[in-house]
Amino acid sequence: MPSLGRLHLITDTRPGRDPLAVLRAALPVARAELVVQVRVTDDATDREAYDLARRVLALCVPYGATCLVNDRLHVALAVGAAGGHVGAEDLPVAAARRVLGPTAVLGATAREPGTAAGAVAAGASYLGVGPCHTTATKAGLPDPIGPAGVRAVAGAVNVPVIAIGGVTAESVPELRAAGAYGVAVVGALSASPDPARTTAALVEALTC
Ligand SMILES: Cc1ncc(COP(=O)(O)OP(=O)(O)O)c(N)n1
Ligand SMILES: Cc1nc(C(=O)O)sc1CCOP(=O)(O)O
Ligand SMILES: [Mg+2]
Repeated sequence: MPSLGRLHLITDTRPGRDPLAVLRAALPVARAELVVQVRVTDDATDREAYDLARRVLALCVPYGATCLVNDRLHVALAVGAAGGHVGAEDLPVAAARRVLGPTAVLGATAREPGTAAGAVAAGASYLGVGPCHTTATKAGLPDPIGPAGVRAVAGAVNVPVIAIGGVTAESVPELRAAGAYGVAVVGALSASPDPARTTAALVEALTC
């Protein structure tokens, strides 16, 4: 399995956002360092998720970027994505691993060390850990765990930890110092007036 990219761009499909435009700006900058997670709103149809995932994958391939699909693993399989991401309300990690097969990339959400170790034992190949900071992008999240929470999880597992939740280029150094391998962002890129420049700042913070 190739090494996992450090910058995870999660698609923002809320009204008024243009996830493919953001992706087109980010790809030439981050190239194979980019992991794109296709995440649609809960009310989106499978057909809409499938159509977006196909378009994202087609954009990723020339750059060697990785395409994952959030929640809807049948969509990941249908388009030939590299894998998927599951959380507490999705398929259990072991079931997700059975669906995707042994070589797929499988991310799991974990907010504390016990859950994290369990997810890895069940077959997760990376962990999404957060929310690191407050975020307006997703409602109903628990309180932020901060860099200290990331450090606790990273110290308990031997797979890449991807920090998520209110992440900006400015917050990357403290998250990396806490043991994060990479970061996942929605708003930092989807709300950026210059997503190519913001991607460059994120990549630089992640690779220096
Ligand atoms: C990298 C990464 N980390 C965490 C999540 C959150 O997944 P989940 O808890 O299943 O919530 P939804 O994204 O499905 O609303 C993620 N998607 N990616
Ligand atoms: C989808 C999601 N999951 C989170 C978690 O902590 O599980 S935080 C989050 C939203 C991240 O968006 P932004 O980069 O705009 O803060
Ligand atoms: Mg989910």
